[in-house]
Amino acid sequence: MDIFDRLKVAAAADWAAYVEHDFLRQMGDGSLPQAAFRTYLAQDYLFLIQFARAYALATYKSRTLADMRAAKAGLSAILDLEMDLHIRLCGRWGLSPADLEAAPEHQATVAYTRYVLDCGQSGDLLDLHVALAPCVIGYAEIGARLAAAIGPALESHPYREWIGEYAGEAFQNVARDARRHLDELAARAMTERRFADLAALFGKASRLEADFWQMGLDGAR
Ligand SMILES: Cc1ncc(CO)c(N)n1
Repeated sequence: MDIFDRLKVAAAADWAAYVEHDFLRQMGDGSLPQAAFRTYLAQDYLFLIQFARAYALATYKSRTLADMRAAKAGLSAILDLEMDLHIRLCGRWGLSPADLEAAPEHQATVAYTRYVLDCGQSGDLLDLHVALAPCVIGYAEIGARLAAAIGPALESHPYREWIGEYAGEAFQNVARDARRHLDELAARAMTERRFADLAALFGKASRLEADFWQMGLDGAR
């Protein structure tokens, strides 16, 4: 078991609340109201701006070039890959990148992003990467699972672009590298005494991910 699997097992209930959230069930069967998806995606753009800062913080907290390169890969995945999806989809609804940036942050966005930034500021690089793990590695898992469950019907699925982005090769590769890096970092920096604290941190980040889906659902009410 790598460290990511160990964290998932240790925080199993929080992890399940995140990856089996109603938002994803509805997205998978296509019944997710578009208003929920729009609320989610516009907030996710603001979320990604803060996560880009978290990866910049990871660069700062790095003492080796290998750690800096891993942080740079995370930053680049956000700025050069993920955000294109948000800009393209939101653009169709008449929202420019400037509109998206100017929108107020929802509490769920503030809570999750500032929690992760604080983990990085008050802790070390391993704390920060554990706080980031449900995000990049989690979305790759969610995307792959949805794509596999939908199969060839994905071609005409209402959420095919979002699912295709996270199930796609580029994002899967970023997540695979992030997972490998997390494992190396844990091998270097983790003591067994520390594991419970990291698992608590991972569980909290997973709960904040679940709250983020819920914010989307509540936006459609
Ligand atoms: C809330 C959230 N978690 C994870 C990701 C994956 O980067 C994302 N875009 N948004």
